[in-house]
Amino acid sequence: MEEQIITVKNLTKQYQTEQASGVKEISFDIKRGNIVAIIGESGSGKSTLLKCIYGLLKVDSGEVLFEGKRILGPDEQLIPGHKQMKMVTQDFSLNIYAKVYDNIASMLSNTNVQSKQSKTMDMMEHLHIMHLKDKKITELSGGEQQRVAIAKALVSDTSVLLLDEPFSQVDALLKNQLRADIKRIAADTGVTVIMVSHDPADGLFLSDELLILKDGKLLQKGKPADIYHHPDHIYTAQILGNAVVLSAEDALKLGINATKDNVVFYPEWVDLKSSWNSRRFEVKDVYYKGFYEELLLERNGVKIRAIQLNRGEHKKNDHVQANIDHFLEYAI
Ligand SMILES: Nc1ncnc2c1ncn2[C@@H]1O[C@H](COP(=O)(O)OP(=O)(O)OP(=O)(O)O)[C@@H](O)[C@H]1O
Repeated sequence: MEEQIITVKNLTKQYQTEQASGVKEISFDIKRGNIVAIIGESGSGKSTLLKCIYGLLKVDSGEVLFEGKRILGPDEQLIPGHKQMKMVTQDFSLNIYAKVYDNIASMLSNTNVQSKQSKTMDMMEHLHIMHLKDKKITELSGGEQQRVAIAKALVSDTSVLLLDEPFSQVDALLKNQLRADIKRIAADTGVTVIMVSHDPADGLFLSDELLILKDGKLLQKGKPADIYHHPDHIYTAQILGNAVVLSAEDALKLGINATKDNVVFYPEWVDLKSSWNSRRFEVKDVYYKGFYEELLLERNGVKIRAIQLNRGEHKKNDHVQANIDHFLEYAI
């Protein structure tokens, strides 16, 4: 079987608005069985891209291929969308008056009742929702509804699962569980998952490949760890790791001799030591982050952030030595 399941070629979809919006000249491939996360801030074009992949939007130029065949737009077929793909949106699109079992089974034809029943039960087993079988959708929590929506999307031989902001409705604890579920389901079923999120943690945790979108353009695509450690753009470092960005002038005030316009580093790259020498920073503030603290440090009027794993080791108004031996440089 071909390795690439989806190919996006020079895709442009602009809306008729005063400001440029939508997506512009985007190209990439998606490998069969991969989990791909499209990350970007609000308005960066994530949903537009997902809808174009599914065939819900008429593209201006370029094309999207599914197994080498062009995906038809909404003007080219009676029911928009693609038979082998399913999209789970934030509202889940469930029949709220029907039972969980019936919601999922409704995706299968009645020609073979026994197969319909066993496929539905298998999928419920997979998603750990068997105990909810006879409950109505209105009786379920947001996270439970989400599982039912995913089961419904996957039950009918789906090759590609499209998820639009899949974790927006759930609390932090459930979010971790659902992320792990999606990873397990993808591994078990071999389904290709394309998800859109504004939370970079979703992509870093879940995906085989990460796509960073900004103002409708694809900035970078690659494995999460590669992108995190070698971001092509300052924006990528900022969105993925809340990176510190300094002008070369400010960097020099900290003793960093930069050859380009900007110096960028992640707070965890800053090495802290108790200080008595002249390269010392003052701790201006300490932010509690659970198992670690983030310190706001200042030296010669320049502020940076650093991670402190030993909580309480350096306190507000303390002086510390902060070594920034590893950093990235970018021209404007
Ligand atoms: N139907 C539409 N008509 C006009 N402009 C639109 C339409 N849909 C989206 N846009 C604009 O296109 C840009 C990209 O929107 P899109 O919904 O794809 O972004 P997004 O990254 O998914 O954002 P969010 O995270 O807020 O959902 C935005 O500026 C948005 O206002």
